[in-house]
Amino acid sequence: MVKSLSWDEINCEIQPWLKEAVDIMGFATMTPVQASTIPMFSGNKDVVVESVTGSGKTLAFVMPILQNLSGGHISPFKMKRGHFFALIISPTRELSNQIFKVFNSFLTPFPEKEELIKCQLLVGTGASSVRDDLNHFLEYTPQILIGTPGRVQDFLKSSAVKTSSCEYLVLDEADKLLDMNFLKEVENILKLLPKQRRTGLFSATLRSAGNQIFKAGMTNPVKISVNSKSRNPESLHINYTLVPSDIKLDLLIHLLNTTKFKKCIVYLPTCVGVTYIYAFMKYLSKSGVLSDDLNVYSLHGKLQTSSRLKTLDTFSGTVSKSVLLTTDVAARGIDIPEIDFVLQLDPPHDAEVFLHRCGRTGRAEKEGRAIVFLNPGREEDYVRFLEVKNVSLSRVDFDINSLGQVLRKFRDWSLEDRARFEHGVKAYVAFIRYYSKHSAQSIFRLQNFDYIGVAKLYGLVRLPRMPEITKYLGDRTPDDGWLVDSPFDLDAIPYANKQMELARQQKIREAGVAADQKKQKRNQEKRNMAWSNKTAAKEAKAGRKVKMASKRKAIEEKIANEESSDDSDIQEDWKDLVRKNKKCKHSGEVQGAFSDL
Ligand SMILES: Nc1ncnc2c1ncn2[C@@H]1O[C@H](COP(=O)(O)OP(=O)(O)OP(=O)(O)O)[C@@H](O)[C@H]1O
Repeated sequence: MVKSLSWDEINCEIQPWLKEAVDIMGFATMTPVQASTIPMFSGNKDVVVESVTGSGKTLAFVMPILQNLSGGHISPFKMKRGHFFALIISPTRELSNQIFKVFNSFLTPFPEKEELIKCQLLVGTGASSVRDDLNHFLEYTPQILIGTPGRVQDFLKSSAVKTSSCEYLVLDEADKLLDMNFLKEVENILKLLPKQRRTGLFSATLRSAGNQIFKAGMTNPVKISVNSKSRNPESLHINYTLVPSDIKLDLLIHLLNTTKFKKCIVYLPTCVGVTYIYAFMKYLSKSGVLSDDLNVYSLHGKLQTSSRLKTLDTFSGTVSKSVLLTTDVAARGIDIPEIDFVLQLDPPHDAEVFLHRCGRTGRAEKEGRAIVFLNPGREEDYVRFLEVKNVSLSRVDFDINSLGQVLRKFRDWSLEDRARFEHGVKAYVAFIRYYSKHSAQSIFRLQNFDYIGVAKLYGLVRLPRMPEITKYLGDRTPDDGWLVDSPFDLDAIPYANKQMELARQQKIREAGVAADQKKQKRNQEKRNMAWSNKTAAKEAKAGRKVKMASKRKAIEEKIANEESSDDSDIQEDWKDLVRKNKKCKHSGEVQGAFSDL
């Protein structure tokens, strides 16, 4: 338990209305990261802040901005037309929206302040364009802008927006914003902002950004690191369990039915996986297999922004027991206090994301539990891999021997409708592609991937034709790829949608006619061909066959060579990581540019 610090003990001036606001929110004391950051960031310091998930970093930048805006020595309430005072960037629309709400939760109890201090959200939605954002900005004259990198960049490029009064820049989840996905946009934004400003970088995993943090253009930043021994909060209990791929869905349903929790997040690897499993869980709810008092929601990056925000709002607001199936789009920053259970069907690509996913629970000293499912065998090494990164997990076992019924139901459900069946194949293929991009490739290797178990997990009856399967499964592929005892005609699976089924039948008929015609033509040509030509055609065919065989052999050899060299690199990386960590532990220092500050 960390020592509580009263707001009166804070080492800087705080406007009385801000103290009243935190009082109204029920925050009697400051969290350690707030106690250390607010005085620095309210003054003239750039800050680089790393502190565990759920430790209150948002208030640590919201309060300094409001303090300075509302009566500090710097700025009047009202900005000149086209100017703004503070810019907060976050990687997702959900998180930007959440930060926007935190600002408003300070202002709403004070109507007189609410009229003077205004915030605007800048995120891409289908409903509004950058032009709409600009019109609103010029009319509403907000001093605080909060948004995602792409939209903010487009907005700032307009000549109607003047950046010279921007005093504050905050990069929330800064390591994510400075990685290669967002870096270009963030750099473009930085070029548009004045150099004389305060910059704050915030994240629970900032050290992973390494040298990149210096790209944020800070002068003499103060490093604030409020991590406990471990890199996750003490109130967060992280477990792993070993479960074969084809039992994962059964175990998931079993845990949702039998565990006591208020709200749970289930992380799945891909958007298509979320939509597929969500549809099946809705069916399980209807058919009584999943407790009917459990509300099921889904959220992923391919949904419209408005629907994403609405789902998150409903999930946050409901008082009923609920579960949200999602991808990493909801891994960082999302703050829903009632979440007390987090399940991961597979570990994420990145160990840092693992911490963020788990960190959706066990926030603000509330107890929370996270469980990650690992395949027995090689994936157990992930536990040691995380230990090296100061994240400790303890093992938990469930009686999985009696499970398996859900899997059978899943397959039957999938085969009822061709659309579902195709959805399953897509989800499987997407998962293999996802798996191949793991950063810990020495553990998560396509060579050891459970192709058959995962295919069963996605309700497949036959392995799809994929280069990965041909290459890595080879002889181990079941007969013709069938995963069921009695193979059947896959063409016989109908679409539930009548029109789609009619169109499919039509296509089958047309393909049949075309094939017949082609066959007839070929036979006719053969009959008409001179004897000498026939021999020449046969020889040419044999020649082509030999050429193809030698080409295939060369490609296979090349792949094999590349693979063995890749592997040793990865092994080297892994050994390096262990070596570096040991060295750092001895010298008491932590590696990375963040710690060099
Ligand atoms: N002083 C405080 N006392 C009690 N609760 C607080 C205090 N400050 C913030 N909180 C609450 O703590 C929770 C977590 O805060 P916040 O979302 O800012 O965490 P974070 O450190 O940004 O987490 P993450 O790294 O996951 O984004 C929120 O529900 C917030 O309302």
